[in-house]
Amino acid sequence: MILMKDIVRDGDPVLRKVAAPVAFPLNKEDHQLAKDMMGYLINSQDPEIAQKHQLRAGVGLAAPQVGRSIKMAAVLVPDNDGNIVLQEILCNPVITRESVRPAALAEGEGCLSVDEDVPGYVVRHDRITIRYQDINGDKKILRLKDYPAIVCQHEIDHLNGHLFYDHIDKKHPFNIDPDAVIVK
Ligand SMILES: CNC(=O)c1cccc(C)c1Nc1nc(N2CCN(c3ccccc3Cl)CC2)nc(N2CSC[C@H]2C(=O)NC)n1
Ligand code: NI
Repeated sequence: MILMKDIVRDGDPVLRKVAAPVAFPLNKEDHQLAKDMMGYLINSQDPEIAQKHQLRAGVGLAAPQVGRSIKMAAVLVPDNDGNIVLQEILCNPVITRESVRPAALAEGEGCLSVDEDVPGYVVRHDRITIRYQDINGDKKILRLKDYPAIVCQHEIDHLNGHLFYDHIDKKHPFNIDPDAVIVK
């Protein structure tokens, strides 16, 4: 079971590396890691388990955040009614299309690897197309918008050594294109 003590924090160089592609079939270690990362998200979204183990809630977790510099991330995204709208292990994900139209979470972004709040709009693309391989190595395409799109951009950033606050305008953190979608 992954706990907060297993999560690497900002300042560790592994978070700034470009992670290595994963090879298929996944070896036993990486297959188990994928399961454990999804398990963390499931546990962190359960109030009782999260409280018991002091887990910070998350909808995404990338392998570099647990010290493994490989291109693998887990996403578990519920809608505002708590229904799961996206549950996937993204291996070797590539964003192949991105909208000109920007989007940002109204409340800013948090990250399990960044302990302090960094206020401001994290400017991303409202719509993206992702090519990736699932845990079995099958090639998939995802077309996403709004919250799930923002989450996947956040996690794919981790695989390329970027952190959310890299996208905040330092001088004017709450400036954003008037055309942007502000995601509640
Ligand atoms: C500084 N202001 C803020 O953080 C912030 C502040 C308010 C609102 C939002 C929306 C904010 N922003 C933000 N909130 C989240 N959660 C909302 C709560 N939720 C959750 C919590 C409990 C049970 C189940 C669940 Cl589902 C877990 C996810 N997650 C992310 N991110 C950025 S993309 C990757 C994703 C991530 O998993 N981060 C750890 N950002
Ligand atoms: Ni993060």
